[in-house]
Amino acid sequence: MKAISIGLLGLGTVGSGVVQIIESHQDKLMHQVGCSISIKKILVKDTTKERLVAVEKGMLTDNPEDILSNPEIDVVIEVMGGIEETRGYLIEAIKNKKHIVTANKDLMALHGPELLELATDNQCDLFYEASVAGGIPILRGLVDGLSSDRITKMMGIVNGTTNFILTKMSKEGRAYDDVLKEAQELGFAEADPTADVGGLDAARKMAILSTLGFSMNIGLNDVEVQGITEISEEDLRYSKKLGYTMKLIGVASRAGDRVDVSVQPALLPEAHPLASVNNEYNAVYVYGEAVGETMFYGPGAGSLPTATAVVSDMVTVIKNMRLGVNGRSAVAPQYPKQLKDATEIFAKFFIRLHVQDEVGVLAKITNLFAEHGVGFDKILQLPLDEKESSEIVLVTHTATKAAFEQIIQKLNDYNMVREVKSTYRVEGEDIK
Ligand SMILES: NC(=O)C1=CN([C@@H]2O[C@H](COP(=O)(O)OP(=O)(O)OC[C@H]3O[C@@H](n4cnc5c(N)ncnc54)[C@H](OP(=O)(O)O)[C@@H]3O)[C@@H](O)[C@H]2O)C=CC1
Ligand SMILES: N[C@@H](CC=O)C(=O)O
Ligand code: NA
Repeated sequence: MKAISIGLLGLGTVGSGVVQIIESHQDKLMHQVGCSISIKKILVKDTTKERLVAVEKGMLTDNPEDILSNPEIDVVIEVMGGIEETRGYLIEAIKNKKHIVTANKDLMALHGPELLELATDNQCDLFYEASVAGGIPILRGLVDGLSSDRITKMMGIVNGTTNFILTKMSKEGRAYDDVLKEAQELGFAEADPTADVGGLDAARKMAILSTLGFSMNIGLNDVEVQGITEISEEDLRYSKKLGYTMKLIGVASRAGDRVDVSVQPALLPEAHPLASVNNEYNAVYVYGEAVGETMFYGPGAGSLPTATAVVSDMVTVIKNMRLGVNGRSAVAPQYPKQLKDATEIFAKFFIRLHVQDEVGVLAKITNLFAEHGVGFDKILQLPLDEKESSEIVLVTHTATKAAFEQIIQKLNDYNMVREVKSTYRVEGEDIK
């Protein structure tokens, strides 16, 4: 087969890793695909900027047309980020019969179905393994490895930045801002880290995962999202005291034909396999009816790990070129989307509240929970420095989200409750 030419959109953290891997693994890559692979052009914003890897000056361009409409280029690797402009570039590239590999979850969570359909119509491949959990081959795991099973639950630590922050805060007592800065310096965080810490980056990944895992078109708006910015030192201290670890968790579960997908900080029992996933590492726990429990673990962010997934997708594209089967592997979702309502979503809940320290407070609170059919697994009451106040921390037994929301609303209305300080889901104590 003729030598394959690549056009690279972006030469930042991930793009530099892609250049490094294509150069340093050339022998292995040639052996796999049976031809040589070379990067022809690289699109960047600023062609004069100093780069993390050495590239010939003439290779850099700030004109996208040097790649998108360049007849020499076979495969476009998109590692520049962004949504609307990037969508336009990929549409043009596909119309020009170029295969696409992207690491862009922002784009795939919003416009994935449209781009995949266009690629199929043009006999082009579009692969996006790096978009979820960086170097972990989780999309391949779902689409190929578990294709014969029916997935009922996925639970993932899918954002490296927030996992890095929570690990350093809870294990080393470091301050949030300080650790976020380090995550930015290490290249884990997005250019604007708001999407990382606000949970949106994880929500995009969960939308992609659940679309593939449940074979249903799950969009970003179907994912309930809460980030890590409101987590206090007290919450971290209490979760430890009660035997839990706080993680930003994506949860996707299916009961019958109905699903729910959410991202939130949640408490996991210390013995749960996801509780020991630390720093920028990611892991996705997948439960399939036939296979049972599986877990995919590895680096979720960073230059070389993410680039590994990108270059592996490129290898698949070139193998498909050799076999003449490009554009035939994307499978459209099989089922119509059906989302659960709050009466169908079950979890245990952690609640921390400040109350007036007076006779009968605890009894009134326990009665309220009992009225909604919700029992307690754990309960602590401690005096506060503040006059005549105490703090109550409790973990419920499994309850519906609807019952939990009604209880919180009523607690907020009680005079004796000064403030509901925080609430979290407790995950991973029952499987499936
Ligand atoms: N970093 C990570 O660990 C991971 C990142 N991703 C995803 O990979 C993608 C790239 O991330 P990352 O490498 O960290 O990003 P960086 O910000 O490090 O790099 C982006 C690159 O794209 C170029 N670029 C950006 N916008 C434009 C534009 N409008 N026109 C031309 N060039 C442009 C930049 O040029 P210049 O250098 O001149 O500024 C830069 O080289 C994103 O979609 C991200 O979400 C996915 C998994 C992990
Ligand atoms: N900012 C992301 C990068 C990978 O997707 C993260 O922190 O996980
Ligand atoms: Na991946």
